[in-house]
Amino acid sequence: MTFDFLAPAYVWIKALHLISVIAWMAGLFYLPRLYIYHMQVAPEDVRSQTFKVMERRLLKAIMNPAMIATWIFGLLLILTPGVVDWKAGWWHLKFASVLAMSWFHHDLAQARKAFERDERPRTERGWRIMNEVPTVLMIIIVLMVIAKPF
Ligand code: HEM
Repeated sequence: MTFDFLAPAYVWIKALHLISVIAWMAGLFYLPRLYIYHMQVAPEDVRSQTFKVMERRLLKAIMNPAMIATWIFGLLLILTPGVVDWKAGWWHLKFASVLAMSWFHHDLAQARKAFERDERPRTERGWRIMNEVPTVLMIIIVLMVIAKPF
């Protein structure tokens, strides 16, 4: 099956890919930060309810649709003839980092359900460490797709 029809749309698909990436990353940076603040209030505190609403809306209204859109436009780019050189090492490291980013999203979604049940998944220090994960992955991904060092 040929996907030649995607070639004229390449720049538009790439633009939509990056718009979705930005929205997804905004949530991936902010949700662990909300969890750090949420850890600092007791379950019976009224502020805990406010955090639950903020976390649910951020995940469901922004992060889930943005992740799905990033994947759809990213996969369309893969299918566009001549875009991905499968022999290049950078592509494999980008793809591994994207899988890790998706795992991180899944982990945050599981934690949101736990916070909703008034549980406290991880320690505050654990969330501070987790908070750095998307930054490191984002730096790796951008260096790979832009500099293509190997
Ligand atoms: C979710 C799965 C993803 C897939 C399948 C995917 C796939 C792709 C593909 C095939 C390209 C075109 C590469 C080229 O034109 O040389 C691309 C471009 C790009 N991707 Fe992704 N990507 C994904 C997620 C991400 C994420 C999470 C980020 C950033 C954190 C990202 C950042 C970029 C950037 C900056 C470009 C533009 C590179 C250029 O200017 O050529 N992508 N992506």
